[in-house]
Amino acid sequence: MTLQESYQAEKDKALRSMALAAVISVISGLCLLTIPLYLSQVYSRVIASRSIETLVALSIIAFVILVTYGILDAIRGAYLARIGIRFEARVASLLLAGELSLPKDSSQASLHQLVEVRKLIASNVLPSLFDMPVMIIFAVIVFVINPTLGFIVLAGMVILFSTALLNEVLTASKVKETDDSGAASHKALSNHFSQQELIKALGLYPQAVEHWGRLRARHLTQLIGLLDRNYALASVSKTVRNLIQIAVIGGGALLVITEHLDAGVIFATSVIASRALAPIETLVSGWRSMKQGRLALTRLDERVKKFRLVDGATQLPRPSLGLVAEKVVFIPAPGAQPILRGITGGFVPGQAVAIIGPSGAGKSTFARMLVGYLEPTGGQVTLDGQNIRSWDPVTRGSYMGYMPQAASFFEGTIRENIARMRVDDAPELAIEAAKFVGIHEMIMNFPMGYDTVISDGGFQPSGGQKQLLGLARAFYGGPAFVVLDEPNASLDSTGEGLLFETIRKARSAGIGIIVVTQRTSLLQQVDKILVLKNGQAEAYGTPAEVMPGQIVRAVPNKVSQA
Ligand SMILES: Nc1ncnc2c1ncn2[C@@H]1O[C@H](COP(=O)(O)OP(=O)(O)OP(=O)(O)O)[C@@H](O)[C@H]1O
Repeated sequence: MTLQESYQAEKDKALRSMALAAVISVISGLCLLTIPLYLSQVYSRVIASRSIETLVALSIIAFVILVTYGILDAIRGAYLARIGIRFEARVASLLLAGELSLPKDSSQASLHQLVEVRKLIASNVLPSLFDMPVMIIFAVIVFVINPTLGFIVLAGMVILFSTALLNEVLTASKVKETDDSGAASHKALSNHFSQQELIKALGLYPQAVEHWGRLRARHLTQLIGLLDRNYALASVSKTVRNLIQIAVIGGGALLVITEHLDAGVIFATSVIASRALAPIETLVSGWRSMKQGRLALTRLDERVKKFRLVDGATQLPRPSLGLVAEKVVFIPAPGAQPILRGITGGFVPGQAVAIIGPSGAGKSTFARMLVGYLEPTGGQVTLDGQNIRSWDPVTRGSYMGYMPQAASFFEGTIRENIARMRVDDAPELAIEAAKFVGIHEMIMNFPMGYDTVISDGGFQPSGGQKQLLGLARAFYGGPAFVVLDEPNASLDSTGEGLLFETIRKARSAGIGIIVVTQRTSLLQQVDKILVLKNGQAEAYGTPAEVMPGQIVRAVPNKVSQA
């Protein structure tokens, strides 16, 4: 099942449940006819006949129906809240998985939008929408009682609907703008928190506050504009409803005088008219939240279309042929200069290839493309002949190892981190990976060994230790290919020795290694060298072919220019 199908299934389920809530709404709405009916009956029967028995009987019936209404209303509210919460709970994990499956531009925005959708489902706006059919029934009743009063109510409905439409016209673009500015301020805030080390060390509080404050102020200014309109229109609709009420009572009194209509019926009509108009009024005052919820749902739908994750995709066997880049081009944004300009290169199991070249040549970009983090703008990357985009990312990830330039860790134990957070895996696997890289002893010297928790403000491995732990994570589970981006940047000579030994063992274990490096020492450990310069492959071959007799002395950027 694709993620889109799972999302659609959850949406359908929520819609079906909401249909049931709408039915409850109609039934409970009809219960509200009790008050005007009671009023007219008391007025026309009880008072005229002075019958206490009739009054008691009518009161008991009214009591039972109104208690039923109260129960149904509570059930509807609780039910809608549950539909919203269940939708959020089920869709949130789909969204998080989907966002993380996207190359490059994953964002938390869709999770915020999901919250908006849930708020709409559980708000009082939907019930007022569900009350619309009852509203029409009430209006028809007024017409049947007296067409003149019916026309007054109809006129009121038209005016109130026009207010709702005016609200739509006045707020349509503003809601979107406000939503965008809110998302921008959220993004800035999470960026500041991720940069807190720098902010604290350099005392950049004023700059951080000012930057976020500017974005937040823009959002809040837009929000107040939106709220002003909404409140103004809500007041208009309230006033219109009150005036209609007066018109119905006044008109009714006139009819009693001129046409000798029953006064009880007239007062009952005024109550019915008021009930008939109430849902539109709630709708007008809740227009902004409804609009925001609808916009959030539209954005979620659009976002979900982009997700790639497939549940239960055919499990492809462990790759044994090769990882191949075919004329890959990467243009970071429309109109920007290409970072990669048509690179072709193949990597096979059991072979180590170094990628070298000057700073900014595109080495890391190429490495990110090989692991599927970046998507080529042109060309393709294939794993065993199949475009990596068509591989299920979870399966593909289990066959690949990757160590980015800055090794970072989840909040969790050393074992969990080495095990790629697959907490249910056998602990021996993490130990195996650590031993493969030669850092079992190092880990045993941590405060709690493999159970030492890495956390912000808690235990943090040193730069070199991070690279070695990242290396163990890259080799966890016996991957077919491992991509290492400058794995020795923070390593001392002992650490480098471990890295070289790991590469040697990996080659003999049939693992394909692709290693981006600036250090010539590593070039002695590889079978081939790919030299990148200005986004192009300048040379590709064995060390002897690419840089005959220079391996030990050569500096990568000089090599690539040679
Ligand atoms: N979004 C972007 N828009 C434009 N240029 C970008 C973008 N992201 C990265 N670049 C540029 O792409 C180029 C390649 O970056 P990359 O990190 O791949 O280089 P590198 O060869 O790994 O360099 P180093 O050895 O310094 O790590 C750099 O010049 C960088 O400034």
